[in-house]
Amino acid sequence: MLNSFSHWPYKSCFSARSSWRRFFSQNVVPIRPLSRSFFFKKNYRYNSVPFSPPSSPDPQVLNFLQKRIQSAPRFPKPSALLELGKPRLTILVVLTTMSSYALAPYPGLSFGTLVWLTMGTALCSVSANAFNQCMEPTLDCQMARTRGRPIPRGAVRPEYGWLFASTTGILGSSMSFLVNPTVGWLGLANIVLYMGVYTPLKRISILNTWVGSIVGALPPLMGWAACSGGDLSHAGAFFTAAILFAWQFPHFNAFSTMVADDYKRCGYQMASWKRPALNARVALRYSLLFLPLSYGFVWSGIVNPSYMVGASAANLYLIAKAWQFYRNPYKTNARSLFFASLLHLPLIFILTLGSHMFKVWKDSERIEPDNSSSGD
Ligand SMILES: CC(C)=CCC/C(C)=C/CC/C(C)=C/COP(=O)(O)OP(=O)(O)O
Repeated sequence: MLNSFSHWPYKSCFSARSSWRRFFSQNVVPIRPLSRSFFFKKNYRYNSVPFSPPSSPDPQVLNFLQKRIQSAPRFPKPSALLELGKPRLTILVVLTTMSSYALAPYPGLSFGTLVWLTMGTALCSVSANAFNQCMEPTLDCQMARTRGRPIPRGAVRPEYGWLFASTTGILGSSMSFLVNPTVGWLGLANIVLYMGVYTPLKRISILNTWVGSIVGALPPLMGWAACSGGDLSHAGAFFTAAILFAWQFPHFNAFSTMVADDYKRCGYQMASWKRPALNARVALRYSLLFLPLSYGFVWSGIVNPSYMVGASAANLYLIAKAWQFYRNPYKTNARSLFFASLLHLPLIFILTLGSHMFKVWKDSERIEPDNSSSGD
């Protein structure tokens, strides 16, 4: 009895220490803090730590890729080079930029500015996408979805890819600078953000999705800045970019769940396979954000309050799909949220542009009789 009593403080100390050790090793910190092992994957628990170092590519994959690259034609076809720019994504980026240009309530829309803006944005986007593909051929060739891209399928040698990406980047940002310096800097910064931060971050941290969403949100700011002469202080600029930022979470988190196995196999650090519950929660959270963001367009005077009827219907449709996905974050619900997001964005843009044009027309009608009466 005495014996066991004399031991109890020791025992409790020991068990407290071991439970702390267990807690830390299971949840946050590697067993040897601040040692070299801190940076290695084996001491991390994926479920609790969003950071892990990129894994080195499989030698078999490297061999396969090398053979493909060696058999690539000496001079690539222009169509293969264009594919490097992800044309469908680039068209979407240009459309969001042009829509934002049309929404900005500033006088003196100019055809010349619109042409430079469109070409500048398109070339910047082509450049960013080409850099992205030049940086990831070892990963692209491991996924069914990306295996057919020009570099992994052996249609373009990486050196031509780099050359193409740099040339389009220089041309695109120069054209954007011709519109005005704000547009130029935004275009250039977006290329750097996509290739220099987002692309490497995909293999390091689940935070990549937030950075990727900033990349998607900057083109509307370019459109706005082109119309306003570089002024981004109007609340409408914020709401246009915020809509694009928020949209990417239901869209991308759902997509990422659909291809989660591929992402996991290649070592892409995606919330869809590392933290599926968080992934679905974030998709729902940003879908809900559409309600206040849409009202932001009314509040900032871009559209009339009647806009909220159509916008709320579109937003509630997306929210319903995001809620289903949140309750059951499985592939079937992810697919249905993904398609809902594909429908939702054009719907919101068409509604916003339509309501804006209607408002401009109504406002001009209200002003015109005043002008004629003052002329009399
Ligand atoms: C003006 C300008 C520079 C615009 C850039 C627009 C742009 C490139 C947007 C991309 C948005 C994005 C995060 C896509 C996913 O890339 P991903 O690498 O995850 O896609 P992947 O897996 O298909 O390669």
